[in-house]
Parts: sequence; structure tokens; C-alpha cells
Amino acid sequence: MGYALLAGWLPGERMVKAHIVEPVVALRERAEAIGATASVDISGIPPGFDPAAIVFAVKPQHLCDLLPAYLRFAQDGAFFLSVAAGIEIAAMADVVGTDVPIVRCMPNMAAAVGAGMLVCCANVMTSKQQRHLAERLLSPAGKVVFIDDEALMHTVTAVSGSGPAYVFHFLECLERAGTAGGLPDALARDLVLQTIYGAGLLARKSSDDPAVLRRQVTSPNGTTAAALAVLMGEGGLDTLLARTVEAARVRSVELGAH
Ligand SMILES: NC(=O)C1=CN([C@@H]2O[C@H](COP(=O)(O)OP(=O)(O)OC[C@H]3O[C@@H](n4cnc5c(N)ncnc54)[C@H](OP(=O)(O)O)[C@@H]3O)[C@@H](O)[C@H]2O)C=CC1
Ligand SMILES: O=C(O)[C@@H]1CCC=N1
Repeated sequence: MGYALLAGWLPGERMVKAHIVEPVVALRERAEAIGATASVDISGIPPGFDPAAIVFAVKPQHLCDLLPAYLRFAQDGAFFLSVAAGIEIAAMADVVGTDVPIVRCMPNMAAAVGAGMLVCCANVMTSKQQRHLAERLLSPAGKVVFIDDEALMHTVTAVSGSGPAYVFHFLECLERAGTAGGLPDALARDLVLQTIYGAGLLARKSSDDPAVLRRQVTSPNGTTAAALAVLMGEGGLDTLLARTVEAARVRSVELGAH
């Protein structure tokens, strides 16, 4: 996820200077290849480097252990921006103090193509300028919204954070169903990718509700009606997705409890 964000800043005309702390050599090299400097640990940050933001894109389980080492940058005016699932602003402030400006963000993987959904929460120490900077840093990755109620971040994570995986699985299943119906593999892949892309784009651009669009596809007594009798039947997709999202939400709460 860190690389997806970085790739939105570099290379380019945006004048962003980024230094990456990354223990894995291949990932450091990948960051360097697009114009960042990189080091294996914090001691490699160039002297005089004066960041406006420190972005934490590490595993949730690592986040709070890492924060104190970066406190000096916050004391020099930087704000912290975390994309770690589950970890609340209060848990970070417990480690570094409540006077540190912290933005918590839940992006999703579509950030890699600039079409992500990025939902943010900021603590009261975050200035208007820092909020604005966070928005500017995140917007190359997709649509950015700020919400006030941090408690919603668990459900945000379960819907848009993990959501691309649900869509990818839907894609896998539809493709398998297509090949089971006799389609060659490559054709099944094309059909499914273009259908999901096109339907997503249409739903995004249309002023109609998805339910209205669905009804427009569904000719009376036609093929879609036959299909939806299964998909929308008892124990169908609605029930399955409610359970799916709840499982992710519960896991996000668990990650935050450690
Ligand atoms: N993947 C996604 O779609 C999304 C991920 N996120 C969040 O993004 C974060 C990163 O997840 P993800 O992109 O999946 O990647 P991973 O969790 O696989 O990778 C995190 C990276 O952090 C590295 N790391 C560990 N310790 C340090 C350290 N001391 N300093 C710097 N880096 C370190 C890891 O190295 P190592 O492998 O050696 O531990 C790894 O390269 C997570 O907190 C996740 O919740 C949020 C939204 C969506
Ligand atoms: O699976 C995860 O925990 C992360 C957060 C959302 C997407 N990936």
C-alpha cells in the first residue's frame, strides 16, 4: 500500500521529496527506481531531511512499536499519517502523546491505479493546513473523504478497504462459471473484466440507484430474472456479504485491540 501511495507522488512535477524506510531490499530498490531515497532503517534518513508528513504503511501489529522513533519529526512540525487497519488514533497517541497531529486513513488497493477510495480521520491537533496536505498527498491515489466519527473506520475498512478482494473473488467465480459453461479461458476473462469495469463505471456515472440499474438489465421473465432468482434468493449474496463485511469489521476491531 505504501508503494501505491508513493507511485502517485513520484515521479512527477509535484515536487514531493520522499524518503522510504523499508527493511526489504527489493522494495527499497523499487522505491528508489521511481525517485525516492531509501534506507533499511530510520538511521539512514538523510541529515537535514525535514518532512512535512510521516506516512506509516506498515503492518498494524508493528505500527505502535515504530512510532516513538519518529517523534522528533513531529516535534519539528510533521504530522503522522497511518494507513494501518484497525489501529485507532488514541492508541497511537498513547504511545507518542496527544499533542502529535495524527491522520488515520483507510485506503484501498485501487490506489495503485489512482482509483482508490481513501477515508480519513484526523485528531484535533491536526491543523487545517496539515489536513489539506494529507488530502493533497492522498488524492493522486483516488477519492479522498474525511469523516468525523472514527468508530466508523472499522466498517469503512470492511467495505472499501477489503472490498477490492471481494470484487476480485466475484471476478474469479464469474470467470469459472463462464469456463464451466464452455467459454475459452481468455474469452471468459475478457467478458468478466469488461463487465465488471463497465458496470462499475455505469453505476458511478449514473444518477440512478444500483437497484434501478439492476431492474433495467432484468427483462421480465428473461435470463437475468432467472439468474437473480438464485443470487437474490434465500442465503444469497445479500446474506453472504452481510456476513463477509461483519467478519472484516470484527477483525479490524481485533487488530485495534492489540
Ligand atoms: N493491502 C491493502 O489493500 C491495504 C493495506 N492497508 C494497510 O497497509 C499496511 C501495509 O499493508 P500491506 O500493503 O498489505 O503490506 P504488508 O503488511 O505486507 O507490508 C508492510 C510493510 O512494512 C514493512 N515493515 C516492517 N517493519 C518495518 C519497519 N521497522 N520500518 C519500515 N517498514 C517496516 C514490512 O516488512 P516485513 O514484511 O518485513 O514485515 C512490509 O514491507 C497495513 O497496515 C494494512 O493494514 C490498508 C488498506 C488496504
Ligand atoms: O487485509 C487487511 O487487513 C488490509 C486492510 C484492508 C485491506 N487490506
